[in-house]
Amino acid sequence: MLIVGLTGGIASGKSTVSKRLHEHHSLTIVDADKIAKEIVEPGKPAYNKIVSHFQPNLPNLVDPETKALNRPVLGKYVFENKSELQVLNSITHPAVRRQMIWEIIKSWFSFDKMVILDVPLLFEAKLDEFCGVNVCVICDGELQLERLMARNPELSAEDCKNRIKNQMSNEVKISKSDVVIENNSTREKLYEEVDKIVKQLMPSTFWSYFEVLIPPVGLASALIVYLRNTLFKKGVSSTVPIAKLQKTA
Ligand SMILES: CC(C)(COP(=O)(O)OP(=O)(O)OC[C@H]1O[C@@H](n2cnc3c(N)ncnc32)[C@H](O)[C@@H]1O)[C@@H](O)C(=O)NCCC(=O)NCCS
Ligand SMILES: Nc1ncnc2c1ncn2[C@@H]1O[C@H](COP(=O)(O)OP(=O)(O)OP(=O)(O)O)[C@@H](O)[C@H]1O
Repeated sequence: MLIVGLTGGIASGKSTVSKRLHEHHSLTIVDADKIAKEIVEPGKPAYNKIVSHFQPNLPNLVDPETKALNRPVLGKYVFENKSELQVLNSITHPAVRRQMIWEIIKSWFSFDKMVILDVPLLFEAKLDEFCGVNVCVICDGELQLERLMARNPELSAEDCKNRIKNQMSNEVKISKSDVVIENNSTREKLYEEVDKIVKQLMPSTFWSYFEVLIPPVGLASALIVYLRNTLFKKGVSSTVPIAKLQKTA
């Protein structure tokens, strides 16, 4: 099974790509934003830690009736305070990572040929280490801000800029990615690019069954990917964006 890490800055188009991959190519999507919401539901360990750390500074952090976190309040606060964002990450990321690994295992036993990890913080949370291929969606800064403001009208322009500012730059993401998708044009153009990439990356059905039915083969192939990523790829700009791959092919 090929594990594909899908990342990109806020509002770059990851969910739009994921939707295409799920609806048109029937691929399983493991959505980190969705998991990150589930692990902070009232009563969960991460919820309790967040409330005890942040409530002293944010009296309206919790909805008095539902007890759910007030996400806009927490979001505004952490994206204005880098150290507090790091605290939130240190509480949420281990739980997100555990749940994602569990979802990958489930997908493996379902004989999936390819699974997509849709993770905004793929490199920061070190989830790229499990991925055979890392794909980054990028778009120009102005377009990113425009799309973010249109999608989240509840956020001010300053809030949007704070969110973008607190993320890894496109340059670094590109340097760590195997494939780069530029999303500066229409959705149709984006879908064309996505379809092309799926065609290039899709492993054979035979190989996927082989890996599950002969577990040592599957484990060896997962280990090779992990070792390659941790020993040889970390922080090194040695990967080739797909645009370059296509030119040299
Ligand atoms: C800060 C929170 C409360 C804001 O919630 P909100 O509902 O407004 O946003 P949502 O969760 O839908 O995220 C929207 C986008 O914000 C960006 N974002 C979210 N968390 C982070 C973060 N820790 N660092 C940088 N960008 C982030 C991503 O691009 C994400 O797609 C929430 O994002 C959160 O709990 N973040 C910490 C967990 C996390 O890192 N999630 C990302 C997946 S690993
Ligand atoms: N090519 C495109 N043309 C026009 N609008 C687009 C295009 N791609 C994405 N959008 C729109 O831009 C917004 C952001 O896209 P999307 O939600 O896919 O980004 P994202 O990377 O998943 O964001 P987040 O990190 O917040 O989850 C959405 O409203 C989406 O419909």
